Amino acid sequence: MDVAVGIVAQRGNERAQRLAGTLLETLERDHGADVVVDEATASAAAADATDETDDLPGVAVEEMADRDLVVSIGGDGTLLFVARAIGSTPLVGVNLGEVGFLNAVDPADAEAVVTDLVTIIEAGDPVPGRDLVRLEASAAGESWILEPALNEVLVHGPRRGHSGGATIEIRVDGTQYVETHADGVLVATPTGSTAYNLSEGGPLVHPDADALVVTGMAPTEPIAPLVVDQDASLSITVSNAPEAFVIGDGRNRRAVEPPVTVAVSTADEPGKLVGPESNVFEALEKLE
Ligand SMILES: NC(=O)c1ccc[n+]([C@@H]2O[C@H](COP(=O)([O-])OP(=O)(O)OC[C@H]3O[C@@H](n4cnc5c(N)ncnc54)[C@H](O)[C@@H]3O)[C@@H](O)[C@H]2O)c1
Ligand SMILES: Nc1ncnc2c1ncn2[C@@H]1O[C@H](COP(=O)(O)OP(=O)(O)OP(=O)(O)O)[C@@H](O)[C@H]1O
Repeated sequence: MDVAVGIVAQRGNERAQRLAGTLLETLERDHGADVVVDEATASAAAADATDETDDLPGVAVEEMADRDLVVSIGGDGTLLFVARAIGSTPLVGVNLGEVGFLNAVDPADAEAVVTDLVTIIEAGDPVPGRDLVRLEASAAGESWILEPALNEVLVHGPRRGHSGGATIEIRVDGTQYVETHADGVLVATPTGSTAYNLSEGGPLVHPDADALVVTGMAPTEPIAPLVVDQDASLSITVSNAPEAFVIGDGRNRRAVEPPVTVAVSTADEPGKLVGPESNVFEALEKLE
């Protein structure tokens, strides 16, 4: 079978775009793979006629959801952006970013890793990888459901900082944990525990732990970060503020009108990261 691959390179990053072109050429030549790149990369290549990535077939990232494999080349932000668009499609991240927690593959190894994955898919063998739990959120009385998030869902008042908070009540399976004034609260997955959660004083959650963590953001009375089961039903009520926001992975944002109760739970479909696994402890050293 012809393996269908999508490649997304970080917008504006020439090195990522060049690597996308090289990968496309190798996969087409050596595997007869059917390869497309994202529209921004295709336009950048077309604009630079002397570039080896001239005339790449470009599609919207959302259209890569039916591919056998999608490769993200960039930093964590680029991988989160791709993951949002493709749902549970197998995704591998090549790290050209500053931190690169989610991107386990060094650019020097990208060709070898991606061709190995394509060979495995061609053979119909199980692709090595991990399911990553994702979070979704909805607000009582509203019809939207926040697109699943790999890192965290944040619920906060009008803005961060002085006089920007709200009264926040957190309930777990219907039982009140705490009610206090705070900038907001975040619910993080193990994947997201190294991101915003960590800077708000939340704990690291090992990737193998089936847990979620609930961390207060600048509460007036300290809230102990709470570890809950991934099946827990979490509800966060925001009141005493003119407006509030529900935000997934820093990008998907919904405005809500307090008083409002936001339910956060795990999504049915996990994200699927394939290829080698990042060493979280090594990656943490980059943050210091
Ligand atoms: N104060 C903070 O620590 C802070 C602030 C904003 C966003 N973030 C994180 O960035 C993510 C993306 O938001 P954005 O697109 O607005 O910002 P962004 O893409 O600019 O990312 C912000 C930083 O968070 C890092 N990051 C992202 N996911 C990570 C993870 N799982 N583990 C460790 N570091 C990670 C990125 O490498 C980057 O350095 C959010 O999900 C949030 O967790 C963190
Ligand atoms: N190919 C692309 N097409 C469209 N938008 C893109 C593309 N690549 C990145 N983006 C946008 O840029 C954002 C991520 O870029 P960002 O500058 O945060 O870089 P990053 O991947 O986190 O790397 P770094 O670690 O260098 O910051 C995504 O959320 C998305 O909005």
